[in-house]
Amino acid sequence: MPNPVEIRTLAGPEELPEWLRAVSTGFYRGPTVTDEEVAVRSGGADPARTQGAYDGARCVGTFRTMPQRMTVPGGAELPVCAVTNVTVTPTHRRRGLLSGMMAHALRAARERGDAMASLIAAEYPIYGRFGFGPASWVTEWEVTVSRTGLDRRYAGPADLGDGGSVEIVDAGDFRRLAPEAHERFRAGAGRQGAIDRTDRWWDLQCGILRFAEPVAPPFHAVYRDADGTVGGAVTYSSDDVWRAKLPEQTVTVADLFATAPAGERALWRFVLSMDWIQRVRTGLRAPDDLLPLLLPDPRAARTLTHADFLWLRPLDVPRMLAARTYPTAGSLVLEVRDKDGYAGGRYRLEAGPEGAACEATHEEPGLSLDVSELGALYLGDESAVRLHALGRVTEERPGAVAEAERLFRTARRPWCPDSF
Ligand SMILES: CC(=O)SCCNC(=O)CCNC(=O)[C@H](O)C(C)(C)COP(=O)(O)OP(=O)(O)OC[C@H]1O[C@@H](n2cnc3c(N)ncnc32)[C@H](O)[C@@H]1OP(=O)(O)O
Repeated sequence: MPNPVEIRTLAGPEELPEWLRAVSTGFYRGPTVTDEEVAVRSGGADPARTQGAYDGARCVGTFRTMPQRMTVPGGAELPVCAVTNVTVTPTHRRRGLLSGMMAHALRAARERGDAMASLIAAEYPIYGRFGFGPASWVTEWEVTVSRTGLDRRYAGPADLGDGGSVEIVDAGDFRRLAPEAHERFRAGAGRQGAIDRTDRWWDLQCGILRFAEPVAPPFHAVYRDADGTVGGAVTYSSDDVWRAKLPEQTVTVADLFATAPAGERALWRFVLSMDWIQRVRTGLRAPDDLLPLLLPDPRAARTLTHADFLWLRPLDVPRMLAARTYPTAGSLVLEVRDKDGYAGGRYRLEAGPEGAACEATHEEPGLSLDVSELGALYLGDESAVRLHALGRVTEERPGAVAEAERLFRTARRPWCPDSF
């Protein structure tokens, strides 16, 4: 008979070293953590929102949440409970430890008033049972620069044609300039899925905080529009591969965002125009990123990865549905099933391009669906028609699926640029 395992919130920061050792074990990073790692990683964890599963004194399960602000279609933002550092030590798996920690976290999130919970799923089959649905997808491309058809005589940052410019800046200037541009980026109407970046996020990105010594620090550049306002930023690194005196370098983009398409085009153009660089890896982008079609030959961008990324778990349906905007006016009654009891019920949505209202109702539903399917539909990526074809939403009134399709889909696909 295995020992009983106790799931509890950490008493305080003094419990973080043992808890971080368990995270390291669960993620196969190593059986121990150094004092330096503990010092850096502890900074991200609020003990009051950190759970451990304890077999005696040994931590064998970990689960942490943090506050997150997420942009929804139309540009408003909602408070979200972001789930991270989920591990169960291999000796203690499939005994319900994740289920126990998830139940505590979702209850706390509902009580706090968070509209949804979010996570990046390590494996697809884990989180659907807890009411999460895949809400945004990502694509990573590798561009073979010589095949793009781009004019290699491009003269560099001053040659963008829109009065804008790209400037390579050091980490200190980037830390000062990029966060404010990112706040404007994520407040855009078509930025659904983008999340806020904390000071700690920027400190890690700029090497002010580090988990380990980098092989080579990354480069940072900003785009300035004709007025000099910073309207985008890129962080990238290069390897140093030569074969028989020929450069074979690959640039990897860690982050690239812009508040407007001109900046986005300029930053891609900059990254693709450097001497020596044979290939550019884009990092995980929205599947409808501008990049491939910026190239005279889009086939120069080969897809390396296409996968689900951000998963959402609705907790407060009226708040979620009223916060976003919709492409057209319309109304829909949804019957939402939630076996865990946080978000289930019947809701009437009055939707429109300028805003929406949503409240509980006793009217007959047009559509019934599981809470995880609502998570998948919410940011506009998933299709109600497709879910209906798969048998995952039920049309209770003729025409309701087509109405949901019209209302929920967005012109541009959602994108969460950050892993967490
Ligand atoms: C947001 C993030 O942090 S993502 C990172 C997730 N962590 C990892 O992938 C690290 C490696 N894996 C692990 O640490 C563990 O296996 C976990 C955390 C995924 C699962 O923890 P467990 O305590 O074993 O899960 P638990 O026992 O509560 O399982 C509940 C149900 O989910 C199922 N399940 C759990 N993990 C998986 C999986 N990886 N694939 C498929 N099903 C799974 C179980 O079979 C069980 O199903 P059942 O109720 O029908 O029997």
